[in-house]
Amino acid sequence: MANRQKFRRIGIVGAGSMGSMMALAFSELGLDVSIWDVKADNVDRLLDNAKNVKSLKGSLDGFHKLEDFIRSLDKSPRRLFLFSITHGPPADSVLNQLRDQLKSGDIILDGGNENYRNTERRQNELKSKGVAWIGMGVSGGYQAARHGPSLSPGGEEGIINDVLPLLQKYSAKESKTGRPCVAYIGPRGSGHYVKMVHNGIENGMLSTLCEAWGLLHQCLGLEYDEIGKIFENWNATGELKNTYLVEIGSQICEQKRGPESDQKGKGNRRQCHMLDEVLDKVVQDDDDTEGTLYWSVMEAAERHIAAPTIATGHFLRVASGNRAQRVKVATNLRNVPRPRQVKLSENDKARFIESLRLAVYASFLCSYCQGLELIARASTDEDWHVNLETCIQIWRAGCIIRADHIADILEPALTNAAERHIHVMNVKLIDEVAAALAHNYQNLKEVVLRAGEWDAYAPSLSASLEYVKYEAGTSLPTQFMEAEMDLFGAHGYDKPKVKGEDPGKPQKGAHHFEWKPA
Ligand SMILES: NC(=O)C1=CN([C@@H]2O[C@H](COP(=O)(O)OP(=O)(O)OC[C@H]3O[C@@H](n4cnc5c(N)ncnc54)[C@H](OP(=O)(O)O)[C@@H]3O)[C@@H](O)[C@H]2O)C=CC1
Ligand SMILES: O=C(CO)[C@H](O)[C@H](O)COP(=O)(O)O
Repeated sequence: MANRQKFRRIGIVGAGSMGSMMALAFSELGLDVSIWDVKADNVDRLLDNAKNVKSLKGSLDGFHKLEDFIRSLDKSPRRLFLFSITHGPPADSVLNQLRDQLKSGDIILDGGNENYRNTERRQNELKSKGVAWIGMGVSGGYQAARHGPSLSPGGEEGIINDVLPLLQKYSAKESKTGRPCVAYIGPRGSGHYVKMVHNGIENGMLSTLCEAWGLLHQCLGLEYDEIGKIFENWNATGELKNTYLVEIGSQICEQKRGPESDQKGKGNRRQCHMLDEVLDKVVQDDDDTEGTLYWSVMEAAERHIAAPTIATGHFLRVASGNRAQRVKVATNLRNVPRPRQVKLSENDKARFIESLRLAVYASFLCSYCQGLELIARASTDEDWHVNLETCIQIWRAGCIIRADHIADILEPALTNAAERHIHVMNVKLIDEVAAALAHNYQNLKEVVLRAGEWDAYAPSLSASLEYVKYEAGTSLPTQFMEAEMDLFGAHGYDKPKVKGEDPGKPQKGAHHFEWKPA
């Protein structure tokens, strides 16, 4: 792998959390690294921190001036940049500062969480200059950026193949096979699209797991350390084995406040859990620092993909973000019950916790189904030819949605379908997926019923239950909705058991009835 590597130096644009970690990682891999940021302090902080890192192999050169940064890359036969800037206008403004200094042959890997339409616009703008812009999803947060993330590069295939050996070295590796968690995803904005959907799936899972945590803590009254042990067990074996969010969930539950917790060395109340320091407020959607989840929900709506686990998770986050307003509303809604603690026998408790484990698994799988179906739809619409099995393969390690059991079901089934030239658009048509959802329906139902009874928060869990239920339905109550819409809007309807209408195409019905003459 190392022999095929063409690049000796990489130029990183942006020394934020991600850019800084990537700089250290690439230097550790033996590359010389140049790094520049609009804010000199960011570069200086990184160089300061780097003094304590003994494992660096390549040089790490920080620059305050853009021209010096660019010059440092001039000796490379082909200049390689890695962009790590906040998406949208900030990334455009930084690119505009660079633009005049770019030249034919330059390659820019955009490791930000960018909207795929912006990626495609930049690809088109830079093409006439001979500059290749690769929209590359980087997953796993700053932790993985340091030690090996999951990567989804999309753009010109030939260019991506040129950088692939380097990316393979950098990326996470699947633990059993050692396979790198990076592959060419497809043309144009497909790489950033896949990362966007990854974050959508991530949020369906995050929401599901925080709801499970709430049930265990607020309703069963379990201590954080006990929940930590439960998550540890869930992560050790079975349907949730080696699931990243469960794994870090266990660590979070058990983490005590340490001297470093207030970043001043004073927070030495060891008996106190870190989790008690964290408010219930997720603000990424409000302050627009990240757009991937919101775009996933928009894309699902626009491309007609039912994605309720992901969408309800998003709305929970939105409601959580504006805490100031929420606490006012909560005063007005004070008669609405809050989650209440219940007393269960040890047997009932153990039985419920086992149902919860399987309900969480089913809801994670729902999130995966919804995300993969969105990718399949977009790939067909945009003519990207994204392989779903490649997505599963690159999500095997290094990323936030890593979930061994789900990958073990999906990867062989998707590979098998691909070998038989079956284009999977609906993941629930895979027998193993359908069996897992059907098998765990009762667990989802029990958990959602209990959550209702105990007034616990369960938006994603209940959305997943409804999703499985209505996706399995052949007599939905939308029969009545269709009639109402025909009455008030002459929207038309199709008839049961009529050829060409039942099941027919998703298009306006062939009939209208004058229910009430206008
Ligand atoms: N954190 C994570 O878990 C992940 C983040 N990403 C993506 O990676 C990219 C970097 O994120 P991260 O490192 O976490 O964020 P940081 O906020 O730490 O870094 C953002 C970088 O963008 C620069 N920037 C922001 N606004 C402007 C602006 N208006 N003009 C010029 N520069 C600007 C920042 O400089 P300054 O300090 O001067 O504002 C900084 O260099 C983002 O696109 C993010 O979506 C991708 C995967 C995971
Ligand atoms: O990309 C990520 C992980 O994969 C980042 O953690 C990102 O900040 C997640 O943000 P959001 O949930 O708002 O999309």
